[in-house]
Amino acid sequence: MGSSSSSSSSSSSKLLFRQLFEKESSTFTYLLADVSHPDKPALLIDPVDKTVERDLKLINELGLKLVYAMNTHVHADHVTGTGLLKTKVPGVKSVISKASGSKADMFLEPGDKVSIGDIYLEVRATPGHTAGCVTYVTGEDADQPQPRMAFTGDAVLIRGCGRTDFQIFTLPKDTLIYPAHDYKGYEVSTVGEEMEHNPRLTKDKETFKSIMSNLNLAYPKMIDVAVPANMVCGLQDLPPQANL
Ligand SMILES: N[C@@H](CCC(=O)N[C@@H](CSS)C(=O)NCC(=O)O)C(=O)O
Ligand SMILES: [Fe+2]
Repeated sequence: MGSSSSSSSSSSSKLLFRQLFEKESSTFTYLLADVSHPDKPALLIDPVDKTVERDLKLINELGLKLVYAMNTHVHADHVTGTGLLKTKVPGVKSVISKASGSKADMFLEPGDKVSIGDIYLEVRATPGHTAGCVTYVTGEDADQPQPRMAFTGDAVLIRGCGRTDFQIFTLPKDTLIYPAHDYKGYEVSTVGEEMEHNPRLTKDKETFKSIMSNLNLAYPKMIDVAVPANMVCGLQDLPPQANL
């Protein structure tokens, strides 16, 4: 890992995928692009304001065209990078669920699809951590990346969770789990692995409720800044700046 961030990557024939990390808030940002399309359209999931420059440098180096800056939910621990990205890359659209109540350019509802070239993400409602928390799942057509990938936000963390219901576990067991945070040194898991080994989500309802009521987590340091800023998708209304 680098001093403030790191990344890992993989690619299918058309999908370019990078998992990036912001250390201060332990947040994963995901970059997806269709590199078989002439424009190489790309999207970011859960960018962080502090690592926007890193993300844009990578996007420029790879010759991608950023189209969407998406959030899984209104984060409480950091300011989203979506607003800042809009000021730096003209035409980028901020995206979040309608149920989040947040401001953005595009509002998603369960079942909606977000496409970049021939790749798309399907929106699933996974409330619990926040009311508007959604999971973005890669499509199940033959020409989509396999196994499927689920970007779970804070609904399911690897061997943990934010505050969640269990809708994500209706996905096939080989679906890869890519959460918004990691506090334990993990990067990826599967639905099957978390069904078997997640120390919270393997418990009965009463035990789960008891675990979640006794987490005694510290009040997130950034919450008073992050939530109001993220309710307007970061710095949504700043005037556009010159591209990088
Ligand atoms: N210490 C951090 C905040 C940590 C925290 O509360 N994380 C949330 C996800 S970010 S809204 C969470 O649900 N964690 C679950 C867990 O098991 O840790 C800070 O001060 O920012
Ligand atoms: Fe969160």
